[in-house]
Amino acid sequence: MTTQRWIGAVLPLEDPRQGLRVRRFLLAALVYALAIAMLGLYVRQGLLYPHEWQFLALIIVLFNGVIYALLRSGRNERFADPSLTGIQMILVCIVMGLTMYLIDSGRGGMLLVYLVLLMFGVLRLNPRQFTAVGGFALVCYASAMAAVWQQRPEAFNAQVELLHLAALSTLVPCGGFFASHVSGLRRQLRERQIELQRAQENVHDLTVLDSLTRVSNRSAIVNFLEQERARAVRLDQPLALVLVDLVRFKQVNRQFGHPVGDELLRQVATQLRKNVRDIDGVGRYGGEEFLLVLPDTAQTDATAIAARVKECIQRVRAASVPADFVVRARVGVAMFAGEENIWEFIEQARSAATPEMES
Ligand SMILES: Nc1nc2c(ncn2[C@@H]2O[C@H](COP(=O)(O)OP(=O)(O)OP(=O)(O)O)[C@@H](O)[C@H]2O)c(=O)[nH]1
Repeated sequence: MTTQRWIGAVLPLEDPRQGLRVRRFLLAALVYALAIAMLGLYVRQGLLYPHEWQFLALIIVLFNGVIYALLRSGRNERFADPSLTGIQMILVCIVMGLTMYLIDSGRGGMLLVYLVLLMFGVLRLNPRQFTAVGGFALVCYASAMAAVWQQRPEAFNAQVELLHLAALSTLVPCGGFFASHVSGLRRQLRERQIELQRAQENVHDLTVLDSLTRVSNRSAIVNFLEQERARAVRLDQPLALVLVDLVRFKQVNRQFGHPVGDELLRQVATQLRKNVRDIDGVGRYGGEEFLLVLPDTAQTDATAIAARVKECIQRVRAASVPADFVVRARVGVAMFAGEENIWEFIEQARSAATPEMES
């Protein structure tokens, strides 16, 4: 097996978010391994029985095995928090309580290792959740000590244990503070991501949309026509092209002013978009010239659309334009014959927009 395949077997490389969760889990598992090794030292020092060490190691392996299986199988996605941080923190508290109960002294050293594991919670939990987990850690520790005090008083040093408990209690609000800071950073990062996404969408709009009419710009509609031409050839489907040219638009501008001309162009574009399907392309090919690219459309349908479009354009109105003023358009329909390139195709549509078709 190559290194890449080994890594792929352990980490879900195909999903970066899952990969990050598993990586974080593996880091925590490493600290657990350290805890097992340290507990081995306790056995050597006679502070823990070998069978108790085996029991703790088994519990740790079991808990981590379950978490890893959940993460690796993707079942973690069914949980409210798919990173399973809260569950992992609760397991740390339980393992910590058990360990503290079983070892006879030197609990401070092991406490440090478990605190490192609890610190992982700072990365994912919000301050409230972290405080709840910290509170649970305190309860586990205090319960373990109460049990030692009752059952093996000789292994209980009240002064030291109170100091441990005090240290643990200090750490909970500190961890809560860090958790709040980290969750603030996470929120900021999310907001920046959303802003970045919006900016990317704007850039995309700027490159493909006509800024005045918000339909496709010239290069986008030409690209679309190219693609649809290729598809029509490949699938042997009909492809219709409608060219809409506003008549005497120069005069409209001169008579009512450029801003009114702009408004009329915007409204014409809106009418064009309304009259075709979502899969059809609508684009501004020139100043007052539009193209409708109609994939998989027969001639009769294309002609009907052209007639409808022409009628709708006549109904376009703008403020400060007399009510009896009618916007007129020449509309030409061309059907793709299978051989011509897109420029020839567009010319066919333009030629079809003959003066006698003027409305
Ligand atoms: N208001 C406005 N006018 C535009 C825009 N782009 C092009 N035009 C105008 O459209 C007019 C096009 O003029 P021509 O190509 O002579 O076309 P026409 O006046 O419609 O004449 P025919 O097509 O022959 O009927 C010009 O006056 C352009 O200034 C625009 O974005 N806004």
